[in-house]
Amino acid sequence: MASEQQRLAALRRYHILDTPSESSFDDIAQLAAYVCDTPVAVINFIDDRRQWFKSEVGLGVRETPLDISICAHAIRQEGLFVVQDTREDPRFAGNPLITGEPYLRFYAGALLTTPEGLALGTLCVLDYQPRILSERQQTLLAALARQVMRLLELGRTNRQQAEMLNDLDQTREKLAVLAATDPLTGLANRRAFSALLKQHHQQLTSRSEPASLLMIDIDYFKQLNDDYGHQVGDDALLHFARLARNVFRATDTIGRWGGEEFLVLLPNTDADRALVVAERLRSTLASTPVPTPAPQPTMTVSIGLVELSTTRSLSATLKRLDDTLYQAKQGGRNQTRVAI
Ligand SMILES: Nc1nc2c(ncn2[C@@H]2O[C@H](COP(=O)(O)OP(=O)(O)OP(=O)(O)O)[C@@H](O)[C@H]2O)c(=O)[nH]1
Repeated sequence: MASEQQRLAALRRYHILDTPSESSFDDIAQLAAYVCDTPVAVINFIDDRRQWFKSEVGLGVRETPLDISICAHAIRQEGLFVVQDTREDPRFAGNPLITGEPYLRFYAGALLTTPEGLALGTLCVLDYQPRILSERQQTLLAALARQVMRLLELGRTNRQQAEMLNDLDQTREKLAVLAATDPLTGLANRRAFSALLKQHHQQLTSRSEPASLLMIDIDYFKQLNDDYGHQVGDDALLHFARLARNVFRATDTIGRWGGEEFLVLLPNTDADRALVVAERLRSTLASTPVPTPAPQPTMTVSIGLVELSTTRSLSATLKRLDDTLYQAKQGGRNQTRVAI
């Protein structure tokens, strides 16, 4: 025998309590009243302290306390619960719904039973005078109660499907982010950056604003790896990414182009302004040691800078940028060179 806690937990899983009226449930309540020829019909769920009505015909309330609930008795037994005359039944003698308004005299409730056999409530019909239900009416009332449960199951399935679709969307979004992200630094990876750069370059003609591109390469990174180990090398790359994120604006995109080479797209920025930002990054890096266990190495970067132009193809732009970076390396590193 299932416990009351199990029954209430099952009821909660349907998320039906305190939901608004729904015509599909109202139709069943109407049908129950019609089939049984009663003025009152209710789709009723027995909560922990109240009975709550998903749908009601002829009663005018949506819930009542549990201690005056006839349905609370109905769900404690098997099959249809019929009280032909409530005044004759000592269990309901003092019930205010019977002794006072609305003076209920007849009750018949068909159980709303889950597939696991837990009774959540009833589909019940009531009258203001004693009466009996025919076999046929009893059969139909039970059939309508099963339809209420089908609606509940349908609602639950729909909710589960919606949750699954939502999970799927979130997973898809996470995968899209992962596919576009460099796993070590969390920056845009080469593929994502290339796509963005291509798109931005294509839109240059329709934009009146300038845009600049930086190619940043860590100096003597092989030496740093050799001297301090690969792990410190990785820490240095992370350190670079963190500082770069602070220096550039949120509208700028930083991408890891290769091992220790990075590209930054600065929309709405001409070469003069881009140079100021590039130099800020360069000097910040040179004065901020990599936060690893001592000894903490300091690293420098060489930077090439080019302003995007509608008259220069993307590949030509990247070639020019690469050449400019090479000049910065040749010129002694730890410096920014602007393509002319
Ligand atoms: N720790 C670490 N090292 C990397 C990673 N990717 C590339 N590298 C290393 O970066 C180094 C790049 O070396 P080089 O291309 O010779 O450049 P460099 O030593 O920085 O010399 P210059 O650019 O001329 O100043 C190589 O030793 C790579 O193994 C990485 O993800 N983690």
